[in-house]
Amino acid sequence: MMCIVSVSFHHYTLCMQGCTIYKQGEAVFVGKLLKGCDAELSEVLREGDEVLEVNGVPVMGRSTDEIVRLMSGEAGVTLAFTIIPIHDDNIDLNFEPKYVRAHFNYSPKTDDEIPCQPLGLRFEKGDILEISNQDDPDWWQARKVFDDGAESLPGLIPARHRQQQREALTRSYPLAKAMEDQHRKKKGLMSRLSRKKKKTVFYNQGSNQSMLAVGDEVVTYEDVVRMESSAHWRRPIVLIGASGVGKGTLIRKLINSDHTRFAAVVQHTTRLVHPGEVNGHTYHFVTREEFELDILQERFLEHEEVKGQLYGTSVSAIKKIVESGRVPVLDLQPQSLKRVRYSGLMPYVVLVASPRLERLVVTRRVGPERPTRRRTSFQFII
Ligand SMILES: Nc1ncnc2c1ncn2[C@@H]1O[C@H](COP(=O)(O)OP(=O)(O)OP(=O)(O)O)[C@@H](O)[C@H]1O
Repeated sequence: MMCIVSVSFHHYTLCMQGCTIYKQGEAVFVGKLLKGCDAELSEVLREGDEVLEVNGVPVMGRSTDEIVRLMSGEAGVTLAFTIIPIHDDNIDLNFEPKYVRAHFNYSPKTDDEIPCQPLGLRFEKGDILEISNQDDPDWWQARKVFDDGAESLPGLIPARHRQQQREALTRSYPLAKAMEDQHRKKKGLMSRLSRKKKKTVFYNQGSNQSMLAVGDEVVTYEDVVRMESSAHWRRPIVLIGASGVGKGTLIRKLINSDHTRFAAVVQHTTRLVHPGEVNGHTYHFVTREEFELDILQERFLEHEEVKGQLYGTSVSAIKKIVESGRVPVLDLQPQSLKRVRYSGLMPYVVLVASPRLERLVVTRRVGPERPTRRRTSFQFII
């Protein structure tokens, strides 16, 4: 089916009003459409549509430059495209944008590999990017979003795996160069020993492995969640620090200072209820099956088994306190910080550092419950 569509263009900062074209032989097709640009907002052009005419002028057989000129004009101009729409039943209309924090600086101007430089999005380390399209394995579409709700025009950025490969290559360059130098030296020696050289193809597994290892560790984009700002949201306070440094003591003091403002997080456990204990107050008492199901569904920030019974701190228990308008205060193991970072809870994390050994010995030694502590037993806290 052939059809004529009209598109009004307003922005002229991106090449071809936010879309690229590509040619297959003589035929011309719509390439990338950047989310939010006029070409995309018009909802009449789609990636892969074949373009036959622009404003009645046939484009088949014309050079890309000529077609770009045909598609340029003054702001507010309406262009008529004659197209053969692409058949694509797999378009995901429910695509939810994803958010990442960039861990590197990127400038399309210095990137020779980007398919269309003016369409590139410049960003800096720390910027938050909203990813609107990941169909292309090498180039994502994204826009910068700012704290005040403002956003940049969309553009192309290197996909995660592509950037990881680049950085892995850069980082392992000294290693790769050393190996190449070694190889050259060997080759020189061989050529001196024998004039009849054999052509050799090198598959250097060692350097490949090292590059992959580096690539796996390279953080390029960190997934982040968008939090709707709310005056009622209470950010939890998470204390971390060595065992015995005083986290529990600080938490108790803080909560006792104002029960209407701070609250302890009630843990889940599989142990039996002791006399006088109230479910949901001392602990959330659950069966082992329920606890294990919660582990599988990743509902715990952390959990452990003590004397055959399970204990865990759940995200829902923390959210319950937040919803009551109070600030949850809890301590976590350092290895749980990654999980809490991606939980959407946005906690303040406080490291409780140990005082000097002399001070620990004096302050922690006396008291009825610890009369015999040795100096060496404090060493591990520091
Ligand atoms: N500032 C302090 N001065 C003197 N004693 C303290 C101080 N802070 C904590 N303590 C004592 O040190 C001991 C350990 O404190 P606490 O249980 O709060 O540590 P913790 O970091 O929560 O340990 P864990 O992670 O093992 O539960 C307790 O006996 C507590 O009374």
